[in-house]
Parts: sequence; C-alpha cells; structure tokens
Amino acid sequence: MQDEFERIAMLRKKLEEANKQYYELDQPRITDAEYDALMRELLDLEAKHPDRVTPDSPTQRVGGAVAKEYTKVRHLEPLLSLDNAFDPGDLREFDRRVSHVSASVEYVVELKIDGLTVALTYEDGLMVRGATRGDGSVGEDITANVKTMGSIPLRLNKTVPRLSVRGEGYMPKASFARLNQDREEEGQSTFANPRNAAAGSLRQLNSRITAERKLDYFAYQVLSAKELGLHNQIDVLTYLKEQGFVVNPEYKVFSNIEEVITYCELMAAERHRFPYDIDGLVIKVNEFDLQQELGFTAKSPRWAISYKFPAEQVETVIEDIIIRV
Ligand SMILES: NC(=O)c1cc2c(=O)c3cc(F)ccc3oc2nc1N
Repeated sequence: MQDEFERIAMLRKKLEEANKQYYELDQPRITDAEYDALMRELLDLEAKHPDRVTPDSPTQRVGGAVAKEYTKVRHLEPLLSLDNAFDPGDLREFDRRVSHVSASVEYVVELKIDGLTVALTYEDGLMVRGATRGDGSVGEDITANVKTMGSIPLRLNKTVPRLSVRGEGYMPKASFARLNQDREEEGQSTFANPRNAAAGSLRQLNSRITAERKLDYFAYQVLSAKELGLHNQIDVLTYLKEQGFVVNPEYKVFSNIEEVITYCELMAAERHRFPYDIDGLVIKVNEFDLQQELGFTAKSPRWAISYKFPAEQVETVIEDIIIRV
C-alpha cells in the first residue's frame, strides 16, 4: 500500500514538472502520449484511494461533471475596462493628464492579448475559483473549466492566505486553426476568430470539452498588490512569474510618451508575429503611488489606456458573385 502512495506522489511530481516545462518554459520534455499514460496511471491510483485526492492534483485538470448552468459570482473588486487611444494624439492627451499629477512618469507597455478577462482567486495557495468578467461586478463561475488550463497553477509556489489575480484567457492561433479544421471535418460551424473560440470554450458547461480546447492564460494583475509589498506594475509581473503564472514576456518600460508612441507604431507593423492574436497595446503608469493619485473614472482607470492598432486593409476577395443585371 505504502508504495502505491509513493507512486501517487511520484506521478504527481512528474506530471506537475511536465506541465511546467510545457506551459511555463515552452519546452515540453515528454510526449503527449507519455503524459497521458502517467495521467491514466494516477487517475487509476486515485480512484483506488479517493481519500488521497487533493485539489491541486494534476488529475483535477482533466475536467469532470457537466454543469447544468452557471452560478454567478460577485468580484471582490469590479473589473473595469480600458479607455482606448486610436492615434498618437490620444496618447499625448493621456500623457498630458498624467503629467498634471506628476512631471516624471514611467510607463509599462504590454501586448493587449485578444482574449477574455478571467479573474482567479486563491486561498491558502490553492485555486478556489475562476470567473469571467461578466458585467464587471458579477461574472460566471468557470472554476471547473479554468482548472483544465495548464498555464494556470492549481497551487501557488508561495502560499499566501488570499490572492486575487487577473489575466487574459486566450486560444493560441495554432489551437484555433486545428479546432476549426476539426469542426469543419465534423460538419460543425467554425469560430470566426480565436477570441470567440476562447469565449465559447471557457463558457462551456462541459469542462472535458474545455480541456480539449488547449486554452492558455497570461496573468497581468494582482489585487491588494501593495499589501504584498509590491510597488509597481513591474513588481507585479515579476511576482506573478515567481508564483508560477505565465506572464507575457513582451512588456517594456519607457520614461516618456514619445518613446511609447514610437513603440506602438513599431508593434502595429509586427502584430502578426506572435502565436496569439493581439489587438493593441496596454500602456500603464508603472508606480502604484501615481496610479492611486490618478484614480478611476466610473468605468476605467485613469492610469492605463489601450492603444488600438489601426484597422487593417483586408482585401475581401469577392469571387463567384455573378451580378445579373
Ligand atoms: N488584454 C490584455 O492583455 C490586458 C488587459 C488589461 C485590462 O483589461 C485592464 C483593465 C483595467 F481596468 C486595468 C488594467 C488592465 O490591464 C490589462 N492588461 C492587459 N495586458
């Protein structure tokens, strides 16, 4: 019996390590087939010893019971939306407002991942809830689905009593292409874009289906960051990585808006080189003290703005349309 418990512990360690290699380090060490075999063995051993199952066991990522409908959940703090900037003038206007409060400012610029916001709650280091944005105050409880997302840790590396994390759930372009191909072959309707596919997959009532969709997650915010001894957005991104989250590595720090504008224009031209869709950039005042001085409007922070890439000229090929006059 004891060696079965040791086997359970060893399998969990190997699966967690494989998960970390795949999602955090992007360097899978074992094949999917090997991963599945280890998971199958652990599922069988846990079925024999159900009292040994823990909420952070890798088997909890497989997905299980089908929910009938969503329970609603109220967010600890409302999830606000970002004001948009469409051209350099808007960005200079944003900077002018910021400069009224502080002459010197540091901006962090992150890619704006084109997915959907997912709010995560951890208690004593264990993930206890995942929720969609909903109307900003009340979202849908999608905990079962979120557990199937390999880039979201089931357990934090450093246990803290309570941690609220926000980030973007998204579907990588490769997963999107494969999903639509499978659906076409099965005669099903296809998704228009990865964002819709991610939304549909996350709001699935059957988490086994979510598990097959290979969704991914970039964390970018923690609540009550100052209580964690964090003083700016860069601290937050570093903290999130330490805790085991995947943070988008493309963030940059600039000390004036003209550098931000140059970077925005550069990235608009490079927007398709990433393995996921982005629809712009998010510019954030780095220091929390200045963020707090700037505060919020009714619906948005005054210390952040999203720069939307210009709409692209997409040649719509109109073919096979014969206009009979
Ligand atoms: N899609 C994104 O990649 C992304 C989105 C947001 C937000 O929506 C957002 C909303 C706020 F009220 C405050 C900060 C934010 O930071 C964000 N940072 C990001 N990187």
